[in-house]
Amino acid sequence: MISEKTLILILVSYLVQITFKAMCRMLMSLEDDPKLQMLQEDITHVCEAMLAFPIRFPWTRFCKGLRARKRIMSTLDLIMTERRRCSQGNQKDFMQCLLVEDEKSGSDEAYRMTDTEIKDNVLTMIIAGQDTTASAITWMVKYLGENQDVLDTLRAEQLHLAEKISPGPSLTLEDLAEMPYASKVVKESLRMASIVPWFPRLALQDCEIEGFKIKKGWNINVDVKSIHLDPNLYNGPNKFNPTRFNDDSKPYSFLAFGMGARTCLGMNMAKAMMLVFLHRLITTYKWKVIDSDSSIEKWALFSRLKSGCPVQVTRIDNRKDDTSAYGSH
Ligand code: HEM
Repeated sequence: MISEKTLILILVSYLVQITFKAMCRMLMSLEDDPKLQMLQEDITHVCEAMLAFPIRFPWTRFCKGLRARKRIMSTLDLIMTERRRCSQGNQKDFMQCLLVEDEKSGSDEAYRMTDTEIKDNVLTMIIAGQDTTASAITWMVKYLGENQDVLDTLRAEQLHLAEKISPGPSLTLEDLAEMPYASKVVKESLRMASIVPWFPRLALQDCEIEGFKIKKGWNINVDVKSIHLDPNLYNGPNKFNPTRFNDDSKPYSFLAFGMGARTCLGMNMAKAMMLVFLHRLITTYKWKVIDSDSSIEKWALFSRLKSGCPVQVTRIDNRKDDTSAYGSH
């Protein structure tokens, strides 16, 4: 029987909302704002348009995406105008940093970002960060549900930490640094899931890599998924084993956030979101993954579970008195 404290939810949909809120807060200090709901709906349209054929009839996904993008840009315009009008310099967020940098660069046009560039950057961040992080957390919860031994070790670490840290709504960066095992769980989940399974590149000049001759102008895909599951790089690559990261990884063997000049800009934020989520989930809820299907959605930008990962979640009232209740089952 399901008690009134128990919820069944499609984890990925719920997580997209959480990550979207976190991103808007970090980027623009937008919280409890009526603009948020419309913004999220429009961003979904933009993401859908990115996968659509570019056919410009008003009813196509592509055109809906273009219209949604215009509305998003108007909303961002409004926010920026409001900030400039009230000279709201007190926010310490991403948008404010871009606006301040822009003013600092003074009249030197070469260093100034146009308003369009600032808005593009904010939108890029949301699109790049929201679905990727939501998918990564979903996979992590699924792997934990399938690996009770890992979950037990993780739970012990997180309960120990919960007793040490001061009670309150927020975890500090110092708290996150006290999660060595959880950090490996995060890393192992990212390795197994390969959220961005390949990166497209264009060869700018003739070159040779490990004996393979590559011509200028060729399109090359870096096959991240195969690298992450290569038995020469990872022992028993299909086993979810966070302790494999006790040792340093071989160079270029962990590419969850890319590598080199185009390394993910939101890497630290993504890791922080994953750790905070883990801590809250483990110390406040018990849960069970209802559908163990591992099929991947074909029509998606990132590696995402087709089922969305339905879970049954029950809130635990008193974490100190009821440690037996924790866990995924
Ligand atoms: C678990 C979550 C995430 C994963 C797995 C991920 C993965 C990646 C990967 C693999 C790349 C490089 C793609 C390439 O080389 O072609 C990338 C780039 C990027 N990511 Fe992330 N990302 C995540 C979260 C985020 C977040 C939260 C943000 C924003 C706050 C973000 C912003 C970006 C941006 C702006 C780029 C482009 C960097 C550039 O081209 O210079 N990502 N991400």
